[in-house]
Amino acid sequence: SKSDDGFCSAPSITESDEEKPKPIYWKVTNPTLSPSHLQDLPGYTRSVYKRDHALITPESHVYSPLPDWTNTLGAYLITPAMGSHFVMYFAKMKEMSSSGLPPKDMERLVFVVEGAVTLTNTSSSSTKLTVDTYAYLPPNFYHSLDCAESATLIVFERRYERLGSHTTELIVGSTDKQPLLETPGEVFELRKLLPVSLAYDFNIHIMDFQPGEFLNVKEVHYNQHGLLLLEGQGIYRLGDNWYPVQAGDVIWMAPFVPQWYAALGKTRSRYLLYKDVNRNPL
Ligand SMILES: NC(=O)N[C@H](N)C(=O)O
Ligand SMILES: [Mn+2]
Repeated sequence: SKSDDGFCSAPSITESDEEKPKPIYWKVTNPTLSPSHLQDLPGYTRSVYKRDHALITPESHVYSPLPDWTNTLGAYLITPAMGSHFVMYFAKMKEMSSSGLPPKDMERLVFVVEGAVTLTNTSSSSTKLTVDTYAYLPPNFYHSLDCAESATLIVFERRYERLGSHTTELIVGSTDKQPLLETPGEVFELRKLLPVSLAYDFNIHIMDFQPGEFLNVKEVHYNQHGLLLLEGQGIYRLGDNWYPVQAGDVIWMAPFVPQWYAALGKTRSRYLLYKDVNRNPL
């Protein structure tokens, strides 16, 4: 209900804001603490960079034209300079934009956070990728992502690590069509975007927590992570640091960094998580 005293009341959300449901993942590109909300605070950022983890928050995302792409700005979030064996970046595609190919022997996964792109490759006809849809492109696999209006993608690329004669193939899917997997001892809901077969040297987990739910295991493992918080808010523990996080935040987790999450607020938390798998760490 509208506050009728008109003064001393916190700025309430107007009826129209409440009526119009926002598209899924809307907060990633419209975070509560967006750059515009922080610009009056000189020198302040929520971002942190340490040896075994980093919190990269929206006011720190620095965009520049992506080499080899057309009409696309990229913000590299995680790169081998941090210690990762992968790159994670936002690709902001504008009208009449198109992707460039990754370097030789590099595999790529793109996930649509906003807008739509069309994926074409040599063989199959073109496929439209909308929000919550993704594509895995094997190494040295010709393809083009074309955008007529605008789109925001989160992109992972890394050198494909061969294992015997296994090969990977083009995969196109959407989160809501992936089955929920068993999570013994944990309460979060888990989907994986790639097959778990040995050919694939990483996976992308989509993890959902209801408010108040948290990771049971305070994990420490050899795998590394690149995380994008798609929805919600909570507290991320990384090593001995506890960070309030919200949709739009990105986290780098080096191997063995103690990690833990608790979801807070009124809406579910959903995060997208890169995790290397199926390969000997030696
Ligand atoms: N920090 C995480 O959410 N880690 C995942 N549960 C994982 O490593 O599978
Ligand atoms: Mn983990």
